[in-house]
Amino acid sequence: MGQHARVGACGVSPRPRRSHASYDESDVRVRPGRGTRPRSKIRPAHSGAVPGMVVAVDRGRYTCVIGDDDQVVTAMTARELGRKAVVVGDRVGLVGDVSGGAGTLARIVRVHPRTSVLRRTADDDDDVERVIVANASHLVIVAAVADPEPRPRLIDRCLVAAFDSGMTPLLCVTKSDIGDPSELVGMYAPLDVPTVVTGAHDEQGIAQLRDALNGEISVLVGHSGVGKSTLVNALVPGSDRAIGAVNVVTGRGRHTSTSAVALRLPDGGWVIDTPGIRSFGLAHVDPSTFITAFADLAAETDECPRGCTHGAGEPECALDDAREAGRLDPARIDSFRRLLASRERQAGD
Ligand SMILES: Nc1nc2c(ncn2[C@@H]2O[C@H](COP(=O)(O)OP(=O)(O)OP(=O)(O)O)[C@@H](O)[C@H]2O)c(=O)[nH]1
Ligand SMILES: [Zn+2]
Repeated sequence: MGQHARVGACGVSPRPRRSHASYDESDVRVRPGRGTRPRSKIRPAHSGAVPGMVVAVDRGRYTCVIGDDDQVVTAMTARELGRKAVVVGDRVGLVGDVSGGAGTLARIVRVHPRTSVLRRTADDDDDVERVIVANASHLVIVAAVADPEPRPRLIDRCLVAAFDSGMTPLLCVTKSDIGDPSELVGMYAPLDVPTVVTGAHDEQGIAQLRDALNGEISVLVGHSGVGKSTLVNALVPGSDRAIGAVNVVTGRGRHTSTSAVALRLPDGGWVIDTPGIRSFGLAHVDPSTFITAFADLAAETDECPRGCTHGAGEPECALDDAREAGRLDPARIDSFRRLLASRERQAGD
């Protein structure tokens, strides 16, 4: 079984709910007909639904591509899909006018089961979780060496989200032309997370990234201004993603990308650019699984007493021994424990 088998194993959730990873025909509510007269002519149309993929979503309008030549079709969701979110990356069935002609509107009547779901909550005590992207295999966590400053705790949160969703993480450190990437790269080296360094006029870095993403469906996430759109423009010539200047005062980008967009890579696969994020809430992830995303720390926890959460208050946690022996970077333990504490506070509220 591949990594995708982990999808849906998102652990304890604060309220019962159905897996988002299981949309299929049986989810479509069909009212029982009164008498013998068929109430709906929708069913026969479904069998002729054209397969497509959602590449952009904007205010209830879904841009989909169909066929080998990526014919672009604008669609709305059919009423029988209910309030279910349809997101970028979803594989859908379309009926109605799928010609893609100006002013035409097709209908999405089916959302195929998802192989992965990238979710976040706005912050850790927000129980409204948003599905950002469906069916992606790789999560590219983009962080700049400087301008804006790297935020390791945001990187750690994205790593947790990657493991939770069964996506393969990749760290992309950008702007190596304006700073030394070695500290950030070194910090994540013990995790064995594939890492690529890019910078202005660095053809080699982009080539490495292109190789890593070739044939895959990859999502770029990161703080606003780290250079995601710049990467997309380099990976997909002619894609023309708007690039925003980083505000020199706040170091923040101008949030030039407003929603996720999927673009086809020239040699196969897709890259999905997402708007810059400031936080990556993990209210939907079981805190006991956080350690999985900290492989460097997890390797040291064999000697922990049974039931050790590895949190700051644990009396005999092996992470403390490893720190004292100099085997672990205190900043890494700190980052993990802060993440854990942010969730414990929530649970204690
Ligand atoms: N020096 C340098 N500047 C870069 C590099 N990559 C991007 N930039 C600049 O950083 C700024 C932000 O780049 P974007 O690509 O818009 O960043 P983004 O991550 O897409 O930002 P949002 O759309 O807000 O999420 C722009 O001024 C880019 O020209 C790089 O490798 N080196
Ligand atoms: Zn422990």
